[in-house]
Amino acid sequence: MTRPAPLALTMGEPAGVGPEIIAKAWAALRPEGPVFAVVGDAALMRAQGHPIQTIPDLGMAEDVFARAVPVLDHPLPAAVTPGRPDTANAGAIADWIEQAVNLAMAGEASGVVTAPIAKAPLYAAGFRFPGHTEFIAELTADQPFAGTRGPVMMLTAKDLRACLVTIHAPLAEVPELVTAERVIRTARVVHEAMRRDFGIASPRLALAGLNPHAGEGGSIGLEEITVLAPAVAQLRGEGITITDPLPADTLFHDDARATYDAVVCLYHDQALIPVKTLDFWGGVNVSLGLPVVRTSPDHGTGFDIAGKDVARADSLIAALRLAAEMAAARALR
Ligand SMILES: NC(=O)c1ccc[n+]([C@@H]2O[C@H](COP(=O)([O-])OP(=O)(O)OC[C@H]3O[C@@H](n4cnc5c(N)ncnc54)[C@H](O)[C@@H]3O)[C@@H](O)[C@H]2O)c1
Ligand SMILES: N[C@H](C(=O)O)[C@H](O)COP(=O)(O)O
Repeated sequence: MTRPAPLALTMGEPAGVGPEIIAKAWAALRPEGPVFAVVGDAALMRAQGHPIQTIPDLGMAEDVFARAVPVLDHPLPAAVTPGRPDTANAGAIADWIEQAVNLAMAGEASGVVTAPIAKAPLYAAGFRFPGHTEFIAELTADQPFAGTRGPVMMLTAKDLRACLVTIHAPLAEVPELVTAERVIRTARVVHEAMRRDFGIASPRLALAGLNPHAGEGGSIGLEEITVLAPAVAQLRGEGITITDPLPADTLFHDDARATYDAVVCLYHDQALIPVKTLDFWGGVNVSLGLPVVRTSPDHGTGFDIAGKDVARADSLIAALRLAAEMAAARALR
């Protein structure tokens, strides 16, 4: 049986916790894998005292992984001060993501895992995407993909998979953005991803309502009646198992979570608060509906603790393991 290709792990914001959690993840995964190679700045990892070895290509990753962190070296232009991002490095950070995605599209990497980036400094340097999710969707737009194309952001922790109809939208804009078309496309992507990436043959989807008490029959808002119900009818007509729009406040307790495989949420915090509350340290951010597997830790750059060697690698380890599992599920199809 051929061994899976290594994962490509981007370093993320170099002034954040990325370099140190990468070293900690490697120490934890070194015995059993999954094997990964870092796309980033080797000198920075070395300067922080992490055991690294540069490699010319991913083919060398497995041999090196047993004794050091394999690094595909793409040096930064500007010096790094932990906790203080420099917009001069924004281009390199974006290039690392592109390099990793290209390796996955070429089949040299089995998937992409991205250490956290900080959005504000990238935006200041002209980065025109809301985050990794949309950037990777753009990078893979011309890559063949059988099924409904995303991207759909999913956060997962323990038995909860929470998927987003809208992502980094101001709350005031959410009601207008939650259209039947967006709900239908999101649910199609989620349904197909549960089958393709998670091996769930007959996915059960739940749908969160927008308003308190899911609109209380129209007395606390009409979106459940005018937008969500027609979307549900269309999806059920396509054979997708999905609930009526349900009150979000009773969707996430233990017994409720047992009734579905994934929940479609309508806005960022409706999905991320329960996931990060359930297991902040083990949560994983997953991009669904793309030609490449991509996961990321559920946390950010941790500028307040970067460089202090206190950052936990749990979420990155979970992201690496989940990416390997998803890649294996895809390889079986
Ligand atoms: N996957 C990603 O790329 C990703 C995810 C979330 C946020 N972000 C970005 O990160 C930046 C900072 O975001 P934020 O401050 O909202 O969230 P954050 O997750 O960076 O920090 C929130 C709190 O959690 C702590 N924390 C974070 N990671 C930790 C770890 N591994 N170990 C121990 N403690 C940890 C931090 O010290 C901080 O107190 C923003 O620019 C945001 O957009 C990126
Ligand atoms: N909302 C995401 C989270 O909290 O994990 C985060 O902003 C990352 O988004 P991208 O993966 O699109 O960069």
